Amino acid sequence: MAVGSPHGFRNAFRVAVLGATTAIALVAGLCAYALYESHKRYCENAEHVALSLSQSLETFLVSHFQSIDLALQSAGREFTRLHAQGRFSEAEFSRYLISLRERLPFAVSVRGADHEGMVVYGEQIDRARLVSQHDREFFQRARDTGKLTFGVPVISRLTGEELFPIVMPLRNPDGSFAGTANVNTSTRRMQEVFSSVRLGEHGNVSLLDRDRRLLVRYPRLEKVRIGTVVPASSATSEAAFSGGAKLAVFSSRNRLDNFQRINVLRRVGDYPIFVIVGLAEEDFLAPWRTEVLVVSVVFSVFCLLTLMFCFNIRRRWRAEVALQAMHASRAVHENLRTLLAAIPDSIFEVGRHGQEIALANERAVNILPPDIDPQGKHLKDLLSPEAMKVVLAAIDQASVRGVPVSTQIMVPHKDGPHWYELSIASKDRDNANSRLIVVSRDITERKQVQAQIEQLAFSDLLTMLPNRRLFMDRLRQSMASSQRSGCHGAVLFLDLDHFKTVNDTLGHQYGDELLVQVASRLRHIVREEDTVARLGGDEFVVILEQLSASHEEASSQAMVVGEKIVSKLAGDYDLRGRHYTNTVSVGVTLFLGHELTVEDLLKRADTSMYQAKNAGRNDVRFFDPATQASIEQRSALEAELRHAAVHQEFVLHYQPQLDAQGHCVGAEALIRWHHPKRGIVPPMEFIPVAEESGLILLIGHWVIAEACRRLQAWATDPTLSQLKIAVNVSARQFAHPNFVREVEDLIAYFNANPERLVIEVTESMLVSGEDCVIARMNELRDMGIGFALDDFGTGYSSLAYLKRMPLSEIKIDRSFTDDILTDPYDSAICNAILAISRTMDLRVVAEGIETLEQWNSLRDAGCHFAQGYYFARPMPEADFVAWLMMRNARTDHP
Ligand SMILES: Nc1nc2c(ncn2[C@@H]2O[C@H](COP(=O)(O)O[C@H]3[C@@H](O)[C@H](n4cnc5c(=O)[nH]c(N)nc54)O[C@@H]3COP(=O)(O)O)[C@@H](O)[C@H]2O)c(=O)[nH]1
Repeated sequence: MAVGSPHGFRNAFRVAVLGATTAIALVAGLCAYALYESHKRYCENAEHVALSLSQSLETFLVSHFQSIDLALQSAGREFTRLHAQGRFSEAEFSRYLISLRERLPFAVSVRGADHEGMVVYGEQIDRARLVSQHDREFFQRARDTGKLTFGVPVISRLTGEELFPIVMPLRNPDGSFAGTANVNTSTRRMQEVFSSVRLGEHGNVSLLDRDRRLLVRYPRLEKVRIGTVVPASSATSEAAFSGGAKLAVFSSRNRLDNFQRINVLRRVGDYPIFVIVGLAEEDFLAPWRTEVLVVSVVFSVFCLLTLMFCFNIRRRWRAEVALQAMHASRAVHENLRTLLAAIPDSIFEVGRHGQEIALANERAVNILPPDIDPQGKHLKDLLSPEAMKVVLAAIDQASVRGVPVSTQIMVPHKDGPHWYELSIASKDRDNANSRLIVVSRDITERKQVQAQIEQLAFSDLLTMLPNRRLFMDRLRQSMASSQRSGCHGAVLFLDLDHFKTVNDTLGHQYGDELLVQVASRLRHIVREEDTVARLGGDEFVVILEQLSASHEEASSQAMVVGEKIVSKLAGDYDLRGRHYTNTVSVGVTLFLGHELTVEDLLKRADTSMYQAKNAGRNDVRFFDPATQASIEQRSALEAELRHAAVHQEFVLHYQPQLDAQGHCVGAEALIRWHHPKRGIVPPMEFIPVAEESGLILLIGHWVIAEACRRLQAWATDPTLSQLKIAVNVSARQFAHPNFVREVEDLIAYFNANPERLVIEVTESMLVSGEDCVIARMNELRDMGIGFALDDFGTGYSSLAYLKRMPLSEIKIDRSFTDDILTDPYDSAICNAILAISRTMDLRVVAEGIETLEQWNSLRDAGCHFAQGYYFARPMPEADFVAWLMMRNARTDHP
């Protein structure tokens, strides 16, 4: 980061402050350490000086006291000797004492006293005016101890001078006390000696005796009397006084002059006298104090310079910050201006009541007419009362809650209504008169898209009709409206007939096209206010509203619409160039208010639609509870059938097919359902359900597989190997794109002979895509598989189909066989079929032969093959084989 940036400066300032603080602390530490060391040195030095001075003084004093001691000892000896020799005279002894004084430079006088203390010996003794020292403490102590005594200085009664007496007791030759000899030293002279020592201005020297009585002090303190007991200043000094130590160094503060001193106490030789040299800190630390002062000044200057340095950086940083803030503020302002200009929304300010509009960006206020300058105007003069109400409510909320509030308003424009989303925020929440910022966005397009999305959500995308969701909603509304008005409504449920076949055979795009066309027609059939919806697949519903209050009338009104729908939707459609004929089944149910739920209503309409389907399709049916029950039954059957398909509850029964000579040439495989509860269920009860539900694909596959398995099993048995098996295939199964592949795979898998397999087809298969069906038949025929046309004569029986389909045989339907003996028409039809098949070289199998007469009649007419109860009913495979064995064993078979 550049130092020139505010960040850079701020960091530099921080570093400087840190560095300065560290430097100051370091220098302070160094100074303190230096001063401490210096202080220690000065103290040690002072101690050395004091030691040395005390040493000198001790030397001096020892010498002085020894001189006096020796002089006094010799005076004592002279006194005793003179008395012993009988030569003693006061004059003689006085002269001797005077002679001693000359040997003692510091002695002021040498005198003597008799045993009563009268000073009678020494110089200048005036017998007329003798003084006594009997009351003096030093006299008494010398007398009592008999030893050399150092007295407390006293004022001389002879000279008036302060004298320090050192006293020796005098003894008679018999040893008795005879008086004292005194050497008196002038305290003044001693002070002069002490003053010669370099003690400094506030240093001192004191002389104390063993009892800590002050004997001499320099300098003299008026407040302190000579002879005062000086308190022990320290343990070391106390030890010295009590006789242990000869030397003590201690520091103490003198309570009288209040000076702190380093003291050295020494005992003067072996005498009970102590000299104390005290050097005052005031003196010996004076240079140190100067040093402290100098160091302090230097340190202060250093600190000052350092702080100035830091402040300089700080000042520069602040200046830089201010400069950059100014630049930033300018940039922000510029950005904001650009931003506001770039925002497609209108941004403006208003007062709490919508007054004094002020533009924030250069855009016109989009909610206002473009030809009006809104600056300074009031919103209420420019907006509709409804929009104003919405805006004021949002302003109030934004002001009270202090958070931006969004709202939407609609403003009429020349090109239609425009929608605006307003986001309103108070500039200063706490201020009741605060103005508000309004951001206004044109959301018309969004609204339109939203509407489209909603429409898509509620529409069926193929037909653009309302979807199931919207239908349910509309139905609820219709029921509510019916509840209010007392009028009936109706739900019509439509299902296109055979729509699945269109999808399966033509393809989904054709199916879709059909649905679109049906939807279009349907919309035109009903009134504008009625609802047409697609529920899904080919199911449509119509809600009819405002029918009669009378049930009968409403029924006939609904019936009219239902029939109109059936007739208008039925008929021809052009599906992308392909022609298709459509029919529709319609179920109708009425409703009045909320008697039934929406779901129940729909169920009823659906049920009645199935009723219409069951009645042959292309019809209208009203809801009937019996139909409902049968539909429920059917749906239960479907569920069971699904279970059966998965759990293989099916079995094939075989009905023999015989030739004119009565030989069995094959069998028709007919499915049976081994229902776990109902026993054997015939195909007519479940095949239609299987076809509608699509389960026929699964079941049909199983049938062909089972037939192939049988062919494979029979192939090795000479009795059975020549037999053909005919299987029934439903139109839906055959139309499945994989059908051919599946058959091929099954034949290959079971290694079945395809020439032994016959597929029974019906004419109805061709309805939904003749070309495709025929192409598939050809593919299968090419594999060797034969085709029988089942139920011939019951349908269209188009001869053109016969020509195009690769058939190997035709089956005459049971309905013709039944009455061949009694009904000349049926007989004629049978003859015609036989004639055609002869022409086209097709085998003919007569179905449903129940009597010998029927068979004889048909055989005589040229029919080659027969099948029917007369010969045998459909039976399980084992029974069939047994039947065949038995029949082959007989020679009298028909
Ligand atoms: N898609 C499939 N359809 C099948 C399959 N198996 C059977 N079916 C179809 O079911 C229909 C009814 O069959 P079913 O009940 O088995 O009846 C068959 C015969 O039992 C019956 N028949 C035969 N001879 C007589 C007789 O002398 N009298 C009499 N009253 N009925 C007789 O006819 C039915 C066979 O008809 P058809 O198929 O037309 O040859 C039926 O339509 C079957 O097609 C299957 O596996 N798949």
